[in-house]
Amino acid sequence: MNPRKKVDLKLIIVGAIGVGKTSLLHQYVHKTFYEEYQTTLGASILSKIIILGDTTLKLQIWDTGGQERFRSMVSTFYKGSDGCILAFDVTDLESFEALDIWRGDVLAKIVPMEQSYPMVLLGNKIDLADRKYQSILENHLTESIKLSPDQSRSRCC
Ligand SMILES: Nc1nc2c(ncn2[C@@H]2O[C@H](COP(=O)(O)OP(=O)(O)OP(=O)(O)O)[C@@H](O)[C@H]2O)c(=O)[nH]1
Ligand SMILES: [Mg+2]
Repeated sequence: MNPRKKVDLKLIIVGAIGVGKTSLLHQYVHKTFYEEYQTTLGASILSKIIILGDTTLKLQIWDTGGQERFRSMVSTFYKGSDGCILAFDVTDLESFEALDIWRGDVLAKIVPMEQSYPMVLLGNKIDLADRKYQSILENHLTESIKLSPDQSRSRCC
């Protein structure tokens, strides 16, 4: 019988302050949701092991703080990452618009420029969203994709 393949992956999550990056990761890794808000100072790392077919994936997920004053500092953690989650709050248009800057920071730091670097767009706090927000965001999303298909090496899911 073939032994399982082992793959280590470094992932990063970025996005504006308070969009829910830490909560989301804690829910994913520890199945715990924290109501109380404690901003992430710099970055912290969470690990999770998942089995995918005959492969054991060891995820090292870097949770970064969204505060403006940490932006330059956290960008030093992007290097060597295998993929990125671009997170925004679906009730906060500014957090969505800010993703262009976050994405630019990430693409500038991931050297050498990998041929394909997966980026996932993640809209959080959908429990708070109403139809108004949904249609505004859908329009923005459609426009962003229309306007910059060749500027981006990212794929939106
Ligand atoms: N209603 C709702 N609240 C959420 C959700 N996710 C996070 N929150 C709340 O939003 C606040 C901020 O969450 P955090 O996870 O700390 O946000 P963050 O993006 O890590 O913030 P920074 O570390 O400062 O960049 C907290 O009070 C959370 O409880 C969600 O899906 N729905
Ligand atoms: Mg945080």
